Amino acid sequence: MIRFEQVGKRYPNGHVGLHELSFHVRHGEFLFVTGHSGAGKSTLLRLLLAMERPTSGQLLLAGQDLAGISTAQIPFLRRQIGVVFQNHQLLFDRSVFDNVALPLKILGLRKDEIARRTLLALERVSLQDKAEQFPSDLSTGQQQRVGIARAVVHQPALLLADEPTGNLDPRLAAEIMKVFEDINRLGTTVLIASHDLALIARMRHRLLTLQRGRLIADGEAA
Ligand SMILES: Nc1ncnc2c1ncn2[C@@H]1O[C@H](COP(=O)(O)OP(=O)(O)OP(=O)(O)O)[C@@H](O)[C@H]1O
Repeated sequence: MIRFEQVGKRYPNGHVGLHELSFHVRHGEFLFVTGHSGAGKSTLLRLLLAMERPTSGQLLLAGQDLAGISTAQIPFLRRQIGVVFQNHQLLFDRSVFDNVALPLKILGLRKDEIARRTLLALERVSLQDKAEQFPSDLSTGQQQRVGIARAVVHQPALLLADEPTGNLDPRLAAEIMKVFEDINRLGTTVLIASHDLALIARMRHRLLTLQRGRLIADGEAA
């Protein structure tokens, strides 16, 4: 589903975000990307979201060449992707239901279809009974689960997460990772950028390690 072939990213100011990065990800995989600050994790995620273009090499996502993608094609690409951020970026003046339903409203789905899919996404993160509450009524871990429900409500093939447990204590972080594993079991490919090596090691999934923009290891976390 993802193919990086010698992908390089040089920013206009000359900084190099990624050097000739090559790796493949199959449909349905669960993998982590780690590395010190500045190693290139966010650059990798931004390339997959077509927020940045590679400056060399070839990057394919579900067969689509992201170096050559036009601005008009980007919304179609994004429909295949869900994104979870460290600070979930929920709207605090809207209910949990409305937060999760938002991507479907933007897609213009019918009201009954929006309700059906939104409740399904909330069920997947075990928050179906919180639909009418507001994010401020929820714990930090529950808020992050709302962010995950919103990221998967349009049933993307790929779920990207950037430090999704950065603010959470180890117990909550482990709980959130279980939610990602549940979503992965239903067929979604999951790619998580994280610094939390202790947590990654406990989960025994594939781990890509970046160092100054280069891939220095690719294998099961030890
Ligand atoms: N917009 C930009 N303009 C110029 N250089 C950039 C830009 N974004 C990132 N870089 C450079 O690219 C390299 C990789 O940065 P990136 O943000 O991808 O690292 P990271 O691994 O996500 O770090 P962190 O964990 O701190 O978020 C760094 O040297 C950084 O300075």
